[in-house]
Amino acid sequence: MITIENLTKRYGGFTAVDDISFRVRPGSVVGFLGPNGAGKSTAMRMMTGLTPATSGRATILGQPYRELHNPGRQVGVMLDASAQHPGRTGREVLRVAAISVGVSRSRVEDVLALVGLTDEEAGRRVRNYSLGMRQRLGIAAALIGEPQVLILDEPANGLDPQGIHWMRGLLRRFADGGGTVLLSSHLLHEVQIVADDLVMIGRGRIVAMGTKEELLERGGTTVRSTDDARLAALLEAAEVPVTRTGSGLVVDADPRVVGEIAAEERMVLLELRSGGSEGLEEMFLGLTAATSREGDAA
Ligand SMILES: Nc1ncnc2c1ncn2[C@@H]1O[C@H](COP(=O)(O)OP(=O)(O)OP(=O)(O)O)[C@@H](O)[C@H]1O
Repeated sequence: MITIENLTKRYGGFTAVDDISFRVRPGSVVGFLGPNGAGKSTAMRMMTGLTPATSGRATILGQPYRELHNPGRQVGVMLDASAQHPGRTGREVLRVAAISVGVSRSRVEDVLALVGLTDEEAGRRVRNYSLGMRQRLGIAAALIGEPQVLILDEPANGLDPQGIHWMRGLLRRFADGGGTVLLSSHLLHEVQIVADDLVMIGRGRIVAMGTKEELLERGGTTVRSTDDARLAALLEAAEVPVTRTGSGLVVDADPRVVGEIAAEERMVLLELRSGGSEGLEEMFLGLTAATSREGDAA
């Protein structure tokens, strides 16, 4: 549904996006992750024809975005939620969007309901919207043409925890209905729950990608016991690398190995699982630390 092949963007001597390739399958949600300045927005702008690629290509539903027959009805895009006209009401913004993509006015009320903006909120001017309301409006505008594909840049930005929960549900249902979703974030936990696959970038390059399960496995084993200090010592004595986290240990070994070492010493485990958010978070930070542009300034 979305195919990115060797996509590259250079600004003068600076390479913002460096030879990235990946696919987003129909019925799946792909999280496009990277620290600030990694090149996510630039890549999404190239995918949606807003910035020409220096080399490589991006196709959606088999075509470059600009060659799609009716892009508004095929691809829903939200790149900058604050780009909406501040003097218009939310409802007006969506009516203009409905006309431009060629859907009936009744669709405006449908998408308002879908994103949970009330009648009163829809009648307010966008300049008086909170960041979370702007995100909901941006998602409504992306959905208005009943597209098969969604490309959303940092859609969770500014949403409160309930808003993030709501958005996950919306994107999951969209993908479960056969839709294709690519969403970016600089926060792993925002996308980890909803994404099927993850593509991690740093300094314009892909540093890791795969299904969430594959990446979770690479994130090691998370274990908690009634005596983590003793367990850590036992694992280290067995030459198994251990990292202490706030809520237990992340171990660079198979869960079975960890379980067997604990069993030999009759230790009580409270938790034993492959990867886990701590492992993936550490991997994400580790993979991107070396490539974080922000790190340059520090
Ligand atoms: N028009 C441009 N001219 C020169 N450099 C640019 C231009 N647009 C983006 N860049 C640079 O390309 C790099 C990638 O920026 P981009 O906005 O794609 O990152 P991002 O991953 O979306 O980051 P963030 O999470 O901060 O939005 C940055 O260093 C940015 O300064």
